Amino acid sequence: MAKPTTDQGVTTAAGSARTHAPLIELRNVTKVYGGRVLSRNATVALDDVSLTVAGDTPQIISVVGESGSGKTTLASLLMGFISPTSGTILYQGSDVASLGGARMREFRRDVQAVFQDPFSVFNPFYRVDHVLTVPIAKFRLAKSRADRHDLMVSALETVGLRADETLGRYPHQLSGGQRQRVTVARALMMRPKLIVADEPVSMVDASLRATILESLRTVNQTLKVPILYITHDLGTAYHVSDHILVMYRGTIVEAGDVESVISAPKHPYTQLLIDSIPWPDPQRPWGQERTGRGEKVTVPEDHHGCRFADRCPAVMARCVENAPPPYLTGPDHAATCFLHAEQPALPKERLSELLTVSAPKS
Ligand SMILES: Nc1ncnc2c1ncn2[C@@H]1O[C@H](COP(=O)(O)OP(=O)(O)OP(=O)(O)O)[C@@H](O)[C@H]1O
Repeated sequence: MAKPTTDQGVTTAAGSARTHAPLIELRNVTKVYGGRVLSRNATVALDDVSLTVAGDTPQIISVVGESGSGKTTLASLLMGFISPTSGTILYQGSDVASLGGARMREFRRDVQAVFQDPFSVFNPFYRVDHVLTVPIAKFRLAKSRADRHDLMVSALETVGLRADETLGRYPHQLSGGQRQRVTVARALMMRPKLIVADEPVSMVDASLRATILESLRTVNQTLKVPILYITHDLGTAYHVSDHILVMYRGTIVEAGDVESVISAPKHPYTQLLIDSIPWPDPQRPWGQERTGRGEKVTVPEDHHGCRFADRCPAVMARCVENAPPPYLTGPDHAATCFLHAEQPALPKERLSELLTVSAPKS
């Protein structure tokens, strides 16, 4: 399988070469809220992140991290809802900031969102059909009423809903899980090239989560749509995704094949995340300490090194001097941590190559 690289067919003009460009590319993107980077009220939500979603490999990539790590900011940037403070976001090679009307519509159609709150999408005064018929009309997805009906039925069936039990009802007559699956159906009607699902199951009962995740997986597998699954829940990330990105305070600290990252996490932060979960596996100790003690280091508040240094049990003097690059800890696994400095370093721009089936050459 061809791996995406940052110079693969990228062009800034909306020309024929754009079809070879990755679907979405974040290049050295920083997002600061509340002022400039150095101002007192500023929050650096995303710090120099590069990420490529090729769009031609039907995989599920999870983005995990604790609250405030920048997951939603990353998702909002990818969908063009907010602009970066610095860096560039490209859609098929064109800067999203300069997309014209027709290209912007194409972008809006290609990248679909499934939000955390399944209530927010519905107007309680309209039947459920409304959230499906509006995009059909807006994007001219059907030629006739019969076409429109068929499209809705088939989308609902793909997510495991029966049209006769869904259409014609008001939102309050559906369960939270059914409502969320209608929003997945709405996204897939658009034949998107990417679905960004931001905490899609965090507001529904645990008993319904599996059905929603299953419907996302079905969409991914039957329609070959890549999905970016944003979550703070490592357990569901492990179950649904092929690859995983772990974020900490606006940076990507670990990335790779989900099995490899969860079974053998290399970054002390990921280890902490995983060890704080009571996995149903007696072989996996809970709350263990893996890295051993670090050096006696005073971590100044304004240092420019690793953002995890002040919490890291394995902190070393060099961690507060410089920020580490990602190191390749396996063929499909990298950790942004000096504990692995004997491994080959990977430029951050190439981290996304780990999120495809084959691994990059070091
Ligand atoms: N509109 C905003 N204005 C100011 N600060 C913001 C804004 N949105 C997010 N932030 C801050 O940016 C940082 C990253 O927030 P973000 O919502 O991206 O994190 P998250 O990982 O998605 O968190 P959660 O899991 O709680 O949703 C946080 O410190 C947050 O307080």
